[in-house]
Amino acid sequence: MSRYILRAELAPLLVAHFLLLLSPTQLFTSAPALPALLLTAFFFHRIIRAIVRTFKYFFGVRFEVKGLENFKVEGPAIIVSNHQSVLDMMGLMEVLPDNCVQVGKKELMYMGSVGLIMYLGGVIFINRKSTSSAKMVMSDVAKTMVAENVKVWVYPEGTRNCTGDLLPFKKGAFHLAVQAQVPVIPVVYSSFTAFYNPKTKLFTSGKVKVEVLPPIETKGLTSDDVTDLTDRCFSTMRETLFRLSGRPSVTCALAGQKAQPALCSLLPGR
Ligand SMILES: CCCCCCCCCCCCCC(=O)SCCNC(=O)CCNC(=O)[C@H](O)C(C)(C)COP(=O)(O)OP(=O)(O)OC[C@H]1O[C@@H](n2cnc3c(N)ncnc32)[C@H](O)[C@@H]1OP(=O)(O)O
Ligand SMILES: CCCCCCCC/C=C\CCCCCCCC(=O)OC[C@@H](O)COP(=O)(O)O
Repeated sequence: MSRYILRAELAPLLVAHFLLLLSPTQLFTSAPALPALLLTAFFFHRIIRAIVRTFKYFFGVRFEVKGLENFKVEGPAIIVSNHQSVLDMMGLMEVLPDNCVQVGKKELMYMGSVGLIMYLGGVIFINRKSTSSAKMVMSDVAKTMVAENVKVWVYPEGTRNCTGDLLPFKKGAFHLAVQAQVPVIPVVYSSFTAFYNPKTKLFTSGKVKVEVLPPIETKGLTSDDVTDLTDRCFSTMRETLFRLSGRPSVTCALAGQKAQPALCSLLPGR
């Protein structure tokens, strides 16, 4: 069991946290339930995954998933996906493999009970305001994920983006993959724009197409190859995003471009 996932053994903390929110009478009457609740420590990930998977029924969101077999790589891997909104948490849990933790901004840890759930679930918190500390955390992860056979899920855009396109990718995930010499598995969610737009307060029921793409190997790559790896991954994911979202292909505009931010600014709709 990994050092990250081991945090679930602290799940009784979560239970105590909820009990402390109850009145003394409720606390007394709920005390016999404590041993049962302690069992959550052993099934923590599965319980949270199962609970979050039910949210789609309340929100009227359907997921159509393809390529789950691509997660079946031996050993650890870096999973990268597009990040549109908090609704991604439903999409995450829909496909989340076992022994997989996410990289998140450290502010999420202070979101009360949800922050505690994330902490117990093994989320790797980084300080986006300090590049050096984020890099230090990530290089520590490069060592431990291999030693403990953990997959790490990173949102390489680094922030939510609900424009129907991708933001230029930050390179942390790809440095991590090269340092750990593990494959990168891209996951793409189709655009939510048809049914969700926070600016116009649009939120109706809708369908999200999800595709887990084949792993991209990094064996033998060095830090000099990170930019190329990032660009390749970006192009593949952008092409897939457009295909899944029913937008025209971007291949002709991509031809010959190397650096993805420049590439982004050349493309229509940016
Ligand atoms: C089941 C129970 C579970 C419960 C809960 C589950 C839900 C949880 C859900 C959680 C949802 C959470 C959702 C969320 O919270 S999403 C927000 C948090 N996630 C991220 O930000 C991840 C993506 N960000 C990055 O990868 C950034 O690059 C970082 C943060 C690392 C630095 O960003 P920053 O903006 O500060 O700098 P920069 O990107 O301009 O890079 C500067 C330079 O450094 C180089 N560099 C970068 N990295 C490394 C490295 N490792 N080793 C060596 N070098 C590295 C890089 O190449 C560049 O150099 P050059 O190329 O220009 O020369
Ligand atoms: C026993 C109780 C059961 C309750 C079950 C509830 C389980 C919920 C657990 C985990 C879900 C985590 C939800 C919150 C995650 C929020 C992720 C998010 O979208 O953060 C924003 C961040 O990416 C980027 O921030 P910015 O766009 O830069 O600002």
